[in-house]
Amino acid sequence: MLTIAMAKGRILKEALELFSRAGIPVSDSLNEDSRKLVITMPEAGFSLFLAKPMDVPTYVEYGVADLGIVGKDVLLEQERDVYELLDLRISPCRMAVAGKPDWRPGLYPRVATKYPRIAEKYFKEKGQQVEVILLNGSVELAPIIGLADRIVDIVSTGQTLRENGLVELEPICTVTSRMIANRASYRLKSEPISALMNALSKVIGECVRR
Ligand SMILES: Nc1ncnc2c1ncn2[C@@H]1O[C@H](COP(=O)(O)OP(=O)(O)OP(=O)(O)O)[C@@H](O)[C@H]1O
Ligand SMILES: O=P(O)(O)OC[C@H]1O[C@H](OP(=O)(O)OP(=O)(O)O)[C@H](O)[C@@H]1O
Repeated sequence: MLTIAMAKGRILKEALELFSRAGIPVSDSLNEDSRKLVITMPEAGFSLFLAKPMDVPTYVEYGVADLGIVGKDVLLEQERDVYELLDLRISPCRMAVAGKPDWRPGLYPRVATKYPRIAEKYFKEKGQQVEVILLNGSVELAPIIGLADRIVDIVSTGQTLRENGLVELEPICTVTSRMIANRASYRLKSEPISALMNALSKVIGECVRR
């Protein structure tokens, strides 16, 4: 039996749809009101651990989960020692720098973000010195109320930026959800992992990366 650490929230919903399309029988005990965190699916051959997105790579690196499903944004931020097996092409969005439309570069600008590593790396590569301030959500507040000059955050429809009078200034990267694997599990449980990858890649229309 495989164990899969699954990012709760929007990724879970889209991943379950993908499993269904691939003919994998998903449990109906997974309804929206449930507070259950471990969902066993014997017919599918795995158990799901429902985790905070930022924690998924940790469970997989430590081997308590064989596999994980999580956004590329989290993988870039966490830099955990795991294999990235497959782009599931679900929950697409992008990472960008945003701010007020009249933003002008200052001496030592502040950047607010849930993604400090991604932000540090991005500005370092551009040779720009910035102070990165970690926030845990509602990051768009920071430029409005004067905590930061710019933000680094996820943009999907652009609605949150628009409704808060902000604009996208620079794209950083595109983001989709990925299947990741623990390094030892990938060797020791190669058969069930390959079977799952093959079933999913058929419906994603992409070959499994080896
Ligand atoms: N509009 C979006 N906003 C945020 N994340 C998105 C969006 N679209 C797709 N994603 C993907 O979904 C993941 C986050 O899912 P979700 O928003 O459910 O969790 P979260 O709110 O970041 O988690 P937490 O509960 O830790 O605050 C991101 O890591 C990203 O890969
Ligand atoms: O471009 P949009 O479609 O508006 O989506 C982007 C917004 O969605 C996410 O926030 P989330 O809902 O996860 O809440 P958070 O601010 O608490 O992270 C993200 O951090 C942006 O704020």
